[in-house]
Amino acid sequence: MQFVATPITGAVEIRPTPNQDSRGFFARSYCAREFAENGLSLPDKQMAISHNLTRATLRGMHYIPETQGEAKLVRCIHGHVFDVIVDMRPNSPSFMMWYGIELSAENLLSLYIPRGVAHGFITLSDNADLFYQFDAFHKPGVETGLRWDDPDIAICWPIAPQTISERDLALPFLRDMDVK
Ligand SMILES: Cc1cn([C@H]2C[C@H](O)[C@@H](COP(=O)(O)OP(=O)(O)O[C@H]3O[C@H](C)C(=O)[C@H](O)[C@H]3O)O2)c(=O)[nH]c1=O
Repeated sequence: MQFVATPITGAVEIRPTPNQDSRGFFARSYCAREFAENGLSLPDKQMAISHNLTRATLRGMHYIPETQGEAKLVRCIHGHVFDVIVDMRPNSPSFMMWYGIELSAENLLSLYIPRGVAHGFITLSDNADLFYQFDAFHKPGVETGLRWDDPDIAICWPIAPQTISERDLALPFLRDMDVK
């Protein structure tokens, strides 16, 4: 696996090395030892699947404040998504910066998202599934978020969303938040 830094401090793109043969390929997708060697918190407490029925479904932007947060490793295991992170850590050099990456079952890429960084995605195919690994147990009611279309972040989404939850539509704009 290759660990490639992103513009968001501590967020890392992981590129597996497929072992190809006439049957297809075998690729290691996670290794606690290699993650520890690269200074990443081990996302081994909980795992989850996000199944999204239609193209242009947007989830996010969600995060937990860094002091109570969770680091996560996300990958697309079916279909194709545009995955986005936003640094919500006031003391981070990349505070308020966003970064987007295409994740797909084909490109095998995963994105390590450190604590205090917001996450969201828009699906680029029907039946797009994301697989999550978390370094902390889910704590109901702790998670917050910001609007996907926050003008102060100005995420360049590749397509317009068609499906967004009421909860996500009700998320605040950064200017109305007390980020500390
Ligand atoms: C996140 C989470 C949720 N749940 C339960 C809580 C709800 O009853 C149900 C759906 O949760 P929610 O509507 O928050 O799911 P998403 O809108 O996909 O939220 C996720 O999508 C964004 C993009 C993320 O990166 C986060 O992991 C997470 O916020 O699953 C759990 O049981 N465990 C969990 O870890």
